[in-house]
Amino acid sequence: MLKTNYKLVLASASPRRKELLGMLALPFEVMTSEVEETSVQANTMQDYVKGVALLKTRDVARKAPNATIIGADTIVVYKDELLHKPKTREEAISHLQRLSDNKHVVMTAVAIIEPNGKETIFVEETTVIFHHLSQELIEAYVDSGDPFDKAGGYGIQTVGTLLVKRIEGDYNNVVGLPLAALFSQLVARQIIQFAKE
Ligand SMILES: Cc1cn([C@H]2C[C@H](O)[C@@H](COP(=O)(O)OP(=O)(O)OP(=O)(O)O)O2)c(=O)[nH]c1=O
Repeated sequence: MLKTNYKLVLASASPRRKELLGMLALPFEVMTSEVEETSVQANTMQDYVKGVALLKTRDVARKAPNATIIGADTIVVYKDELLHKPKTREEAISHLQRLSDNKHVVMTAVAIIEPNGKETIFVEETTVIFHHLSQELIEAYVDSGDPFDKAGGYGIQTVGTLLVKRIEGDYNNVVGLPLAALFSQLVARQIIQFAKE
């Protein structure tokens, strides 16, 4: 249904992004970057997440010429605070206590670098509203181990879905890749085309 003229490379170690990009039914390779995400300085959350996505994607683009590279970064923003992937049990508990009975924003920046060096970058935002979470539920969820490799300390696609009352925006964006927005950018830039077969 879709075709591409250049090799596609996903610049991400995230199995969730791999699964989401796989839904386009196009062949692609996975290459990971080794950049230090904390080196990005920015005035807004949107610029920060764009900066990190670009850093990862440019790093892979240097190693993969003649390919179109897609990279992304996801952050969870509660009020003006960035809730990183929790490193400890205490940090995971504290993230979830903040998110309980409140709304927050999940931002994913996607960077596309074409073989001619042209860069496209955009940010998709989804608002997520959490149920009230009892301390008992928070601790049980944290002890399941689910929060630790995830921005904000939860996964909407796993048992963490029980924490979510509703969302406004693209679900896939929360999981780590706004597939519909990415698809329309790839079509607009003629990186992918519809094929008859
Ligand atoms: C909020 C939320 C985040 N996440 C994940 C998506 C991202 O993988 C992760 C945020 O970390 P990222 O740094 O964006 O991505 P990553 O380290 O997993 O992979 P890479 O840098 O190689 O691309 O949190 C979920 O899986 N579910 C959720 O509901």
